[in-house]
Amino acid sequence: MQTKKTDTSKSEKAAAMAGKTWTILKSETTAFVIGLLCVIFGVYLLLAFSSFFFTGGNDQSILSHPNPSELLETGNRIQNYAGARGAQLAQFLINDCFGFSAYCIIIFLVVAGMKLMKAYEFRIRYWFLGCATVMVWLSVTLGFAFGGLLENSYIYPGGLHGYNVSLWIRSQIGAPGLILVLLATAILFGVALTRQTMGVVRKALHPQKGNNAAMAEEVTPQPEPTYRKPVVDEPEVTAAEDESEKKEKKESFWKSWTHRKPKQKKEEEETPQEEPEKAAEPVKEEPEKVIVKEEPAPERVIDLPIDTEEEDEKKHPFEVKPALEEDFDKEEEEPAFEVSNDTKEEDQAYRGDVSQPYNPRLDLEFYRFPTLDLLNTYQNDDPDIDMEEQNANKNRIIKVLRSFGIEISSIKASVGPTITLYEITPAEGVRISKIRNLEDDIALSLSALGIRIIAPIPGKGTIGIEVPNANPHIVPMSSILTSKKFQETTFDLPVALGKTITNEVFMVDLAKAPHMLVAGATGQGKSVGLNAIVTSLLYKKHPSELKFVIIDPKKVEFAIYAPIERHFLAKLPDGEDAIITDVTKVVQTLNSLCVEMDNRYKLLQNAGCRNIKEYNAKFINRQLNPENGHRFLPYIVIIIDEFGDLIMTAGKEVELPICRIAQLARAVGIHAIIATQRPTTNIITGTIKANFPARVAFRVASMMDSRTILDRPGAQQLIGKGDMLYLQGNDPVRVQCAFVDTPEVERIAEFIGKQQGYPTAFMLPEYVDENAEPSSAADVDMNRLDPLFEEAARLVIYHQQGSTSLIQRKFSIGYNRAGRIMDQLEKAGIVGPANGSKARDVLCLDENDLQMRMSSLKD
Ligand SMILES: Nc1ncnc2c1ncn2[C@@H]1O[C@H](COP(=O)(O)OP(=O)(O)OP(=O)(O)O)[C@@H](O)[C@H]1O
Repeated sequence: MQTKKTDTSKSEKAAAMAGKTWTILKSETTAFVIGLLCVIFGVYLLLAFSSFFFTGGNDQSILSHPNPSELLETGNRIQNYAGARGAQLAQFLINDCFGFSAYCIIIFLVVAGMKLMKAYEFRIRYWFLGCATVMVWLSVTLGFAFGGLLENSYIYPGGLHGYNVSLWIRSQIGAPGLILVLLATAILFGVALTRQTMGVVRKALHPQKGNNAAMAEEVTPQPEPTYRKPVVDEPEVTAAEDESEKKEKKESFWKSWTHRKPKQKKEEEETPQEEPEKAAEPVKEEPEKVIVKEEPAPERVIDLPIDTEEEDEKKHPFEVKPALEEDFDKEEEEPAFEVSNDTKEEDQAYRGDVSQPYNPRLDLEFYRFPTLDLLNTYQNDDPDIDMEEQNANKNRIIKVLRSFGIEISSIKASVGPTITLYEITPAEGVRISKIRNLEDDIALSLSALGIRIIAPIPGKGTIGIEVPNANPHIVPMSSILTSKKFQETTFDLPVALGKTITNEVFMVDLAKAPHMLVAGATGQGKSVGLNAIVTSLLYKKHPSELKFVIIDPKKVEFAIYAPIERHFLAKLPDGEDAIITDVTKVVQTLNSLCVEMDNRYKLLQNAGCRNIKEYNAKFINRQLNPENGHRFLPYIVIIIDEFGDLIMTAGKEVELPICRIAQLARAVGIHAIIATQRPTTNIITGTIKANFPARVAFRVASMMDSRTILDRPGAQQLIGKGDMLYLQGNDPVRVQCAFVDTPEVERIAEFIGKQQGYPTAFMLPEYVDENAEPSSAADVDMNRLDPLFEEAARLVIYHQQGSTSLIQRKFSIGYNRAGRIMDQLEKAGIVGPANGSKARDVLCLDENDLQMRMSSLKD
């Protein structure tokens, strides 16, 4: 009896405790805290997932042979931004479970968290069902779509779940059956989401019926989301409708919008509306982020057999390869520049002859692009692979690695023009970090010049060893320019640099780069590289679309481009040579380019355009009035060779305008390429580096130089003769620069130079140096009279007014030049000395008087 009593009191106590706990759990504070944790966890997962796409390759190798104690260590080499746990979660949820659709988990966590925190009202059941359905469906779809296509990637777009489920369904009902199942489930889900889906399906099956059905549905007063809000004074209300009916109708309408109230629960279940739709949206977009490389690179890849080891390389069913262009097309951040959208009134109103768009090429309409036969062709363009050499290298690599206790499971060689990349998959249990630590020893043991170890190859769990070929082959410029990739490029400023290690043509869009830094010790291929850049642009651009400003302190390298002055070169109004070799002229030219940049910005602002492309498109469509100063803007590419010499002699005077241009000029189509032999930090300063995101490194003398140019070692190990590393973004790409010889460039320049050109080179605006000493009539050089001198003299005599601004206006020249002409007029005795703010006196009376003075000047 006593025991029974004790038992009862115990169970009562337990019940009371449970009730208390339940109350606490149900309390608002607890819900808020749990909600907050859900949101925070969601954000953490987002970080882990997103980082996984960049760091997963590296982390996978560590996670696939887990050593729990190592993971707990601080130096665990995990690169995921969310740490080791984040990497594990991402690896598990993305690869081992649902692929990209694992993002649905994040969406649901955030939604649930928001709901618990009472920040937003969500119908959590629908979100759960919606997210779960989309996640499973998308995972299977991606598993099916990418299962066979992508191999050897570390990302499984549909996850193992998607892949296995799709495989199983396929085995049961075949691929067409699986497609039908996926289609049917998508439609069913759509119908559950909104009844409008039915209309869409009907319309797809029978367009006419679909319309009718939709119309019929519209007249039926149902609480559909598409139902239009009834207007109070709607005339259709018939007399037969009594007040209660009206009320019911209004209520049913509002129920469809305010479906969160409990009394509308039933209706909600019938018509799950826009919220689950929102849930589906982000995940539906996922596959678009995956870029499947349709045309594999023309790799010359050999799988080299390993005698002693069994190939146990796991064949990954998926591969997510970023297309090459994608890497280099990345939009750089726009410089801070504000352009208001308020197009000037006169421009808005302006509509030229719209039927006939402006053709910038019309001035030189018979211009012929350089032909490919101007370039040299070489016999051994695509040479055979020397299997003996390949096998010898393979055996050496295996032997060296084995001597360090590293076993490998497979080795693959990609034979490039000058380098072969051996891609090694380490045997199970070998950590990549171990190989990385032994990098120097391995390089020493392989002891060939130019060995570079990439551990791991970015995006893969493998290690790369680059070994120079015994018989390197040059990459002729002709082979690049004739390639389909170059011929069909849509880049604005296509720069063909050469071929990658996998024999793929390597191209960059300079318009997006947007400025390039080239470095390399003397004789390593810098000048050839610059010529390759110029040549590829010359083969693609019309003289009206592109101008070069060439700065060549060495005075010899670029003289070969002199013949194209009236087609492609830009210079200062009073500049004699278009190829600038004099340091003072360099400073003036760079400042003048800054003026051009400012002028262009003003034009863009007046036109309400954000960049040169939009602006030129508007101009071509005759939406911009040339009378308001608008003109077609060619791209300007500034090439500066021996930048180091310039900085040494002119210092800040050169650095400041360069930095200004680099910071701002991208949007207005001005791009700079600077080259130096000495990539030291006093030449390539922090500001320069920050503003030149694209870097080209030929072989440099030391590791320090490599660090200065690429922020990492590597360029000191290149083999020279055009072997280079191109960096834009994260990882450098090894490229064999295309070879274009001086006679080839000469032939191209001559071909262009012989054709009809513009009357002069492209005139850059005049730059007025505010700090320069005003010239006095005493030091005016009368032996170098301005070409406009005589005409200006006639003008002032005709107007009897010695005004600089008059000359400036009438001849559309800068103040500086007009001032110089006025000084010459004064020295010739045609006008009197400066007269304060008033115009000068004109001392010459008429034309005859002028003729006499002119003939005495010429004597
Ligand atoms: N892409 C290439 N392919 C094959 N050989 C090349 C390549 N680039 C350069 N070379 C070889 O290297 C030599 C030197 O190249 P280049 O004149 O471009 O060097 P550089 O770096 O400009 O030297 P410097 O700074 O002294 O002018 C060339 O004459 C050529 O023989």
